[in-house]
Amino acid sequence: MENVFDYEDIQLIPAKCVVKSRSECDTTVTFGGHTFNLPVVPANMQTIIDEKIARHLAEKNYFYIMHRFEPETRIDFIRDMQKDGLIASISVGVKEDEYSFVKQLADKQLIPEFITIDIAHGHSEAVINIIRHIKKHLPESFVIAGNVGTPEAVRELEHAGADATKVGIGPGKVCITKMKTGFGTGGWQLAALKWCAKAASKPIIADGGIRTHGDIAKSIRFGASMVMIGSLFAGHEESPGKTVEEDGKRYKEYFGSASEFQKGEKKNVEGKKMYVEHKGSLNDTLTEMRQDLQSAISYAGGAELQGIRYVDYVVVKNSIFNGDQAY
Ligand SMILES: NC(=O)C1=CN([C@@H]2O[C@H](COP(=O)(O)OP(=O)(O)OC[C@H]3O[C@@H](n4cnc5c(N)ncnc54)[C@H](OP(=O)(O)O)[C@@H]3O)[C@@H](O)[C@H]2O)C=CC1
Ligand SMILES: Nc1nc2c(ncn2[C@@H]2O[C@H](COP(=O)(O)O)[C@@H](O)[C@H]2O)c(=O)[nH]1
Repeated sequence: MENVFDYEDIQLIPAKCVVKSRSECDTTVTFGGHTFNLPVVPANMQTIIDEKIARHLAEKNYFYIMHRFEPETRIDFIRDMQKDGLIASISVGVKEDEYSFVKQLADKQLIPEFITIDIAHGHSEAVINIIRHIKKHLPESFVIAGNVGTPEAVRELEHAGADATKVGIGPGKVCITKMKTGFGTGGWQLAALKWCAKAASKPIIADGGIRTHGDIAKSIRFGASMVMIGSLFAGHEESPGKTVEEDGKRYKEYFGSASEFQKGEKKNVEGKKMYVEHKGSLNDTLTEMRQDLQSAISYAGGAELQGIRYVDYVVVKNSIFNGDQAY
């Protein structure tokens, strides 16, 4: 594959502004038949989202995906959200229990608007089988499948029935897959996104490696419909991770879904724990993200998100580890 690059290697090239004010620029996106305020979704990880945040996001018209690490709460969660007229967006794995869970939802006629299959290595028969199972029993749910890093995988999962695919193997801030296995899109996530988007006939979610708000615009430029973000959402007052204080400064805990802290054992560990600086409220970050994206749209010479898709870009440098360290 030629032209390998990552977020920090790319600069988008400005085009003539067509708006009088950035506030005219529309950051909304339609995804899975619903229109959301931003093309951004907090990662479905236990230190990023909980039921309270999910409800808050849904009420404010942001997309969310609840994590799958408290499986016994999912039925009540779907019921409660839908009772209040909010979308239900949950995650599942691929193990045997999930087959009966999906069947149970169908029997109860509880149909989540979105179901995300949340697996490290999404290009697998296990994911293809569960996509088919969900589509058979809950055909109205919008199925997001992942994670993958190649065009072949995107095509296969789409062919199996996925309504969207999630791209990113190992670019995450608390990810150590690249160090532990030698595999992944870490260091070239943006190029992998471009490569996958070319093959996709359905929406793509870019997942992992977003370090600045400008990276959201870059993801849109290279084919993402939605951008999943962990670390930038880990440090809020509302974030579920523990708050710790050191030398008078506050930090929030952020750990990987494949870390020892999540798994409760040291088996196939591909994630680590870190502490991120406490940074105030979630609403402030969402507002800043919207303003920065509005500004990006204006630099793109557009008034809508799609304007970013067509801008020129330059590759300014190349770096492998995106500033991350294993421990
Ligand atoms: N986006 C990313 O880069 C990554 C994300 N993660 C996150 O970590 C969490 C745990 O993921 P995961 O371990 O897949 O979930 P699960 O523990 O639910 O395992 C998935 C299933 O796939 C099997 N499997 C076979 N090969 C692999 C492989 N290379 N990696 C993982 N499973 C494999 C596992 O069997 P067995 O356990 O016996 O091998 C298991 O049956 C998820 O939330 C995922 O998003 C983890 C790593 C990378
Ligand atoms: N390799 C691993 N990847 C993980 C793990 N837990 C989550 N993730 C992925 O990271 C992104 C978030 O990335 P960020 O750069 O925005 O912080 C998340 O959505 C998952 O795809 C893990 O333990 N190992």
